[in-house]
Amino acid sequence: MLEVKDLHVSVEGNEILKGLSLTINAGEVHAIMGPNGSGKSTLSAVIAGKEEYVVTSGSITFEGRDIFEMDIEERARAGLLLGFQYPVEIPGVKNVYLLKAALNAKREAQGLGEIPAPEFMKLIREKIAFMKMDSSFLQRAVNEGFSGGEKKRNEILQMLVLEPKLAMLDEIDSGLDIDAMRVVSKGINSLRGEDRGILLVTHYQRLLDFVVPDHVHVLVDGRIAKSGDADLARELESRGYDWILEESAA
Ligand SMILES: Nc1ncnc2c1ncn2[C@@H]1O[C@H](COP(=O)(O)OP(=O)(O)OP(=O)(O)O)[C@@H](O)[C@H]1O
Repeated sequence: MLEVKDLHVSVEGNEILKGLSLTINAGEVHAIMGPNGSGKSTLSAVIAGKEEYVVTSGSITFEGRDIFEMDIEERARAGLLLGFQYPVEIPGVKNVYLLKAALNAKREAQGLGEIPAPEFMKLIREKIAFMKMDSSFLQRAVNEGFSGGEKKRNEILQMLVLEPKLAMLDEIDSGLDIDAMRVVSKGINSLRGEDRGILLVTHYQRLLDFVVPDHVHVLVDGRIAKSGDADLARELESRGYDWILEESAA
C-alpha cells in the first residue's frame, strides 16, 4: 500500500530524514516510536503533503502511485489521511459542516453523489455515540474551545466518517485520560481492517496495549534504527532508547 524508499527530507536547510525506508501493507498497523526530534512527525507530514518540507531524494508510492506527483488534496482523495498533532481550530466553521464537506469531497472523487442529509445524520449520530461524544460537538466550531481530549476524539471521529485507506495518527494518545484512551483506542481498532493501513506515531507503550501494532519501528536521527513487533515497544518502555542509540552507532 505505502512504500517509502531511502527518503531524505530537509527543513530550512537541515536534513531531518536521512534515508528512511518503510513498507506498510494493507491490513497492518505500524507504530513509529523514537526520541524527540528524530523525525517522526516529519515523516507523516511529508506523506500527507505538508509543504514546508523539501524532499531531496528517495521515493514514496501509495498504491503504486508516486505521491510527489499528487498535491495535498489529491493525496487525501486517494485515501491518505493525517490527523493533526495539535488539531487546528477553524473559528466559525461548524464541525458537522466540515465533516460533511470532507465526506462529500471523498465521494465525489469516487464518482458518488453527495450523501443525502438523513443518511449523513444517521452515520454521524452512530459514530458520535461510538466515540462517546456529545452531539452538541457537531454544532460547535471545529475544535474551538475543545479540550485536548475532545480534540483527539474528534480526530478519530473524522477518521471513522472518512474511512481513509491509510490513517496516520500523530501522538493521538497525548493528554488523554484513561477513559478517553480506551474510547480512542476502540475507535482506532474499529478502523483496523484488511483494506486499511494505520500509522501511529506515539511516545508511549500504553496506547499499544490497547491497539496492538503488527510492526514497531524506532526512528533515530532520521532513519529507522530498529524494527520489531509489539514486544519491541514493551522493551523500549523498560529500557529506554540508549541501547538502540548504542547499537546504531556501532
Ligand atoms: N517546520 C520546521 N521548521 C524547522 N525545523 C523543523 C520543522 N519541522 C521539524 N523541524 C525539525 O526537525 C526535527 C524533527 O522534528 P519532528 O517533529 O519530525 O520530530 P519528532 O520525532 O516528531 O519529535 P517529537 O517526539 O518531539 O514530537 C526537529 O529538530 C525539528 O525542530
